[in-house]
Parts: sequence; C-alpha cells; structure tokens
Amino acid sequence: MKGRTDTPRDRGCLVGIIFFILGLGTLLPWNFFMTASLYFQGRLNTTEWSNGTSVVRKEYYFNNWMTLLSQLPLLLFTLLNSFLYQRISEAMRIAGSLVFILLLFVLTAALVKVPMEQDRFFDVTMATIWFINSFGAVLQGSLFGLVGLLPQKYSAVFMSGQGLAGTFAAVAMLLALASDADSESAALGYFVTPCVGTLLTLFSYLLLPRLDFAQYHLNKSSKYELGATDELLKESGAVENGKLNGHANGSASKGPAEGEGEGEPAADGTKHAFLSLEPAEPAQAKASVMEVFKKIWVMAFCVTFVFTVTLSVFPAVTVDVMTAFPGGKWERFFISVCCFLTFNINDWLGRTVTTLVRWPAKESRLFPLLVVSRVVFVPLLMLCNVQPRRSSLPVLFSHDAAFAVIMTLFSVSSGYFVCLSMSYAPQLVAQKDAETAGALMTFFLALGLSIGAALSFPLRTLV
Ligand SMILES: O=c1[nH]cnc2c1ncn2[C@@H]1O[C@H](CO)[C@@H](O)[C@H]1O
Repeated sequence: MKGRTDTPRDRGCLVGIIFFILGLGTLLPWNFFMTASLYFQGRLNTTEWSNGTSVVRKEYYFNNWMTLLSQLPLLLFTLLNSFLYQRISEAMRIAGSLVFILLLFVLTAALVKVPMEQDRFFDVTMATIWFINSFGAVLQGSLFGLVGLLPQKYSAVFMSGQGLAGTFAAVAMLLALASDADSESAALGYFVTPCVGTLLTLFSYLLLPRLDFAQYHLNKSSKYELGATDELLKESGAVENGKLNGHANGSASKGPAEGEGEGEPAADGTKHAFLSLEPAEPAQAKASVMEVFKKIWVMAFCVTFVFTVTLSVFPAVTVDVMTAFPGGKWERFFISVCCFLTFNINDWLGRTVTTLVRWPAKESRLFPLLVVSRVVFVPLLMLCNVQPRRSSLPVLFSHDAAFAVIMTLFSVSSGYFVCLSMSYAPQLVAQKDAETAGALMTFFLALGLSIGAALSFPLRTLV
C-alpha cells in the first residue's frame, strides 16, 4: 500500500472490528467488577458482635460507596482528559490505562484467595474502584476522541462494542446463578475474564498503527492527500444517492457542507488543507474546549439527559421488581433475565441499529424532544411491581410481560439515543476539533451517569 495516493479502504472491516473490541474492552472490566458485588458484600458482612442485648453487624454501605467512588473519578478524569489530552501522547493514555486496569484486575483476582481483615479489605477494594474508574475514564475519553476522527459509523460500532460488554456481564451473572457456583469461584470468573479481555483489547489497539485505513484518518499522513478527496467523500457517506449531505463543517472525513467547493473555507471559517488539492498546510490551531462546547451543546445535553433518565431507575429501582409468579424456579432468574439481560441486550440492539438508521438528523429539533420524552419511563417503571413499597403509589403493571415490554422500550431508546448523540457530536465541528468533541462528550456522558445515579436514591424511596 505504501506510496498510494488514493484512499485506503477498511479491508476486511479490520478497523471496524478493532474499534468494536476497544468498545467492549472499555466497559467489560467495570461491568464484571460490579456484577461481583455479592462477593464483596459477602466478605464484608461476616463479623458480628454483641452489644449486650443484640447482635450487631458493621454496615459498610458498600453499594453507596461503590457508586460514589466510581462516579467521582469518572467525572474528574473525563473532564481533565478533555482539557489535557494533547499533553500526553494518545498511545500512553490508551495503552497505559489498559495496562493499569489489567494490573488492578490481577490484584483483585489474587485477593479472592487472600484472607484479610474486613476494614483493610474494604479500603483496598475502594481504592481499586477509584483507580479502575480513573484509568477507565482516561481510556474512554481518549477512545471517543479517536473514534470521532473516523467516519461516523465507527462511533456506532465502538458504542455497540460497549453495549455488548453489559450483555456479557448479564450472561455471566445468569451462568453463575444457573451453575450454583459459590461466590468465590464466581468472583474469580468475574475478575479473570476482564484480564483476558483487557489483554485482547491492548493487542487490538497495538494493531491499529499497522492498518492503512486507520493511519489515514487518525494521523492524516500527507502521503494520501493528493487526489484523495472524491473517494474520501464516498467513504465517509458524504455522497449518498448522488447528492451531498449537508454537513455543518468541511472536514475531510465528513465531507464539505452543502454548497461548499472543495478546499474552500468551511462553514466555520476554517479551511481544511485535507480537502484541498494543494500541498498540505501547516496544522491549524485547535479551537478551545469552550468553542467546541458551543457547537455541540445540544448533543452534550442529549447524552447527559438520556443517561440521567436511564440511571435514575436502572438498576436501583428495576432491580426490586418482583415477579407475579413467585415460588418457582423462575423467581430466582427473574431479575437477571427481565432486568439485566433485557436491558443490556436491548441497549446493545439500540446502539447497533444506529449503524444503519440515523433518525432524526443531527440538526433536527425532534432529536432533543424525543430524548426529553424518555422521561415517561421513570413513572412507568415506578408503577411496575417494585417491592417493598414505601409509598401509596399503586402497582399498575404487575405482570412480568408488562415489565419486560417497558424495559425493552426503555433500553432500546437509551442505547439508540446515546449512540446517536455520541456519534453526531464530532460531526458538528471541524475535523481538527473532532477529538476534543469526542473527549468532551465523554465527560457529559459521565455527568449523565452521575446525575442519574444520584437521583436513583431518592427515586427508590418515592416508590
Ligand atoms: O463508563 C461508562 N461509559 C459509558 N457507558 C456506561 C458507563 N457505565 C455505564 N454505562 C452505560 O450505562 C448504561 C447502564 O448501565 C448502559 O448503557 C451502559 O453501557
């Protein structure tokens, strides 16, 4: 391929497959870690002592601390990454984070077999949670930045990989239940699988520089510049059905805005050397984070809002729904199937569909409107058979099937709109700022997760 002047193709969809694995690899470790929460609580709830009249257990509030110490570093480091990503090389941020996450999981797996005093075990676990999420934040922010430089469908592929991570965790949970595994063996499975997954992710990432298609988009190596324009436009989907799609910028991988000539100033006033047939111009200064935010704020709002709604009821409220058919084997599997598996499969489906369907368009007012209307799922899920109930709120949807249908719509729409918001944002800025847009959107994604998780505590008490 060396010396070619035309656009390289994603041969064998290798770059697509790698970004799918990178998506999977960013969320698999943390999803598996959370699934092991019974193991952690089991190890923390063994000491009992008597205060004379009754037996007292030390309460660690494990789930509350886990939520706090996972959300804080996620917020902090996705924000820091948006501002500072240019100061540390991308390879260092991505490969470095993966290596540290791998080491943290090796440590957590090893600790399964090491007896430890409870207070110390709690401290070590909380420190692990903090660091896994700090490195996870840098990893995600960097990868969302990177994938923003590629044609839009790669963002959808990356997010589809992320969605599959949740499905794997839900299947692992079911397997552990069905096999009657003790909590120690189950925990080992939950910690060793992410080790293998992270290694695979690291190798996939290291493969990227060897693929021409990835290099072309990620490094903008000048060797492809001349004569690449037409093919590039087709590649990016900018030329569809023989007409140009209206893009708000003139960036290379996304095609110029309607009516713009090649190499002419883009809508944002910048000129993209990449599109011109003249020799490459020196790299242009990137816009500030604030300038980028002004262009993508609608998408930033959308991703925050979707996750706020999703996390405010899932899993805190939905996990307490009871089956209408108690007493049998089904009761044991009900939550894993109707809550976790249903959510994760449909979340994944919703994300994956966006590789084919992208409606409403990124400029459409309908888009934020639909996102906001998802709020109806909050009362709908609260009116399911959540038990125990502390309020006089009636149970309107007591049947398992009703709950499953509401969960399905809730999760498909969550995956669909999150994925569209994340993949639209880099399309709204110039190519040179796509990485900043991706990194900044990751912060808003994390913000949505945090607000949602915070709201879930009062919402559960309202039922
Ligand atoms: O760190 C994260 N980055 C991106 N998405 C996440 C993260 N944590 C959770 N979710 C997403 O939140 C929903 C409910 O769990 C799922 O869609 C999951 O993929």
